[in-house]
Order: sequence, then C-alpha cells, then structure tokens
Amino acid sequence: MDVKVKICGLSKPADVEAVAKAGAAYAGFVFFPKSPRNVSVEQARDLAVLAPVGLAKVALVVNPDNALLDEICGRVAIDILQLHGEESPERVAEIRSRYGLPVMKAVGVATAEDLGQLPAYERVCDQILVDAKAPKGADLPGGNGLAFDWRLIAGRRWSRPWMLAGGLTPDNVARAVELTGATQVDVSSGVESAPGQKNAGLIAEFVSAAQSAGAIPEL
Ligand SMILES: O=C(O)c1ccccc1NCC(=O)[C@H](O)[C@H](O)COP(=O)(O)O
Repeated sequence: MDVKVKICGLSKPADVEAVAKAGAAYAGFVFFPKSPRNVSVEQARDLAVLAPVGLAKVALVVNPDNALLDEICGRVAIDILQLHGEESPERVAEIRSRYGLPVMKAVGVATAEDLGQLPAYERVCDQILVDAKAPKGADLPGGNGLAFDWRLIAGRRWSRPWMLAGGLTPDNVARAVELTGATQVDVSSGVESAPGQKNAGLIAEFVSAAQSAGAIPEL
C-alpha cells in the first residue's frame, strides 16, 4: 500500500536528513513554546531549506494569531499549515484564505462523540489530522504518544484526505493502517529516544513499517 508518512517535531539538521533519507513525505516543525520539540522561526527557516524537493514542510501551530502566522509564512518555506488547537471552522477558513496555503486541521478523538466535529472541519480544510485527544490538563495538545481506539474510524467515509496520528510506533503502524484504511500517518514520540530527541533508526523503521502495511508477504 502506498502510505505517506509525516514525521513531526524536527529540530535539528540531522532530523531533516533522516526523514528525507527514510522516504517520508512530510516534515513537521512545532511552534509551541511548551513543547520539547519547539523551534523558533529562525530555526525552522534554516531547517526548511534543507528539505529536498518532494518533502513537504508543515508548520504546526496552536491557536495562532495572525502575527505569528505572518512571521512563519513570511520567513519559512512552508508548504502546509497544521492547526492543532481549538481553532473554529470559521478561523480555519479564514487562515486558509488569508495565507493561501493548504491547511490541515487536527481533531482529537477519544470517543465516538468526538467524531461529530469532523464534518464541519472537512468542509473548510484541505486535510484532517485525526489524532488522540490529549488528556485533560496535559501540557501539550498533541505529541503525547497516546493512541485512541482505531475501531472508531474503521470503515469511515471521508470527504477530504486525512492522516492518522496518536501513539503510532514502528511496531503498531502497520496494524493501524490495516485497521483504519489510513493512507497517511503521522508520528512524533514513537520515533524518539527521549522527548524531543528524534532517532534516525526509528524514523527509518517507522517509514518502512508504514509502507509495508497491507503488502502480501513473498512466498
Ligand atoms: O509534538 C508536539 O510537541 C506538539 C505540541 C503541540 C501540539 C501538537 C504537537 N504534536 C502534534 C503532532 O503532530 C504529533 O505528531 C501527533 O500528535 C502525534 O504525536 P505522537 O502521539 O507523539 O506520535
């Protein structure tokens, strides 16, 4: 199966190199000061230029104001904006129109009830990121290494491209893809040696495991 992989939370040149070498499709930069993966606009600018053609650069922001978006979009060679906060569908539409970039909206899922918000976002964004809902009181709205019950979305029909995230690892990603039918997956903690420390070996293992999902083993 042709599964596209996003590796999120890159903060060093070696991370970009590992992601490109592994064959991932997306590289994510986190702009959220409380995160161990946070990068400044200057760091992201320098990392983005290292990405080869074909590796899409994603800026992850949380309830951003226009000043932050102006700075990121004006100074970093970004291809996609990922909104990972409580942005309303109206705000998503406004950001999409103001910056002229594809927008991926993250939606946190813990129970079937959480799926109710999907259609409103599907109407206004380019892609949906279906992530595990962060626990109440968590410092981070994402990147917590938690999975949700994938059966909640198994067989769902989507009106937009979508990506599966939350607690994925090299060991479980193939099963997650097979169960949900995801053709795109996103990972952060599952390819780290410690919070914020990406591991090139795990990145390669993850991409290979995701891309081998659904493959018929050779006899
Ligand atoms: O990764 C972060 O530190 C982060 C901070 C603030 C908002 C979102 C964040 N990450 C979101 C991602 O895109 C992650 O890749 C996604 O939530 C999956 O994370 P993980 O379960 O750690 O693989």
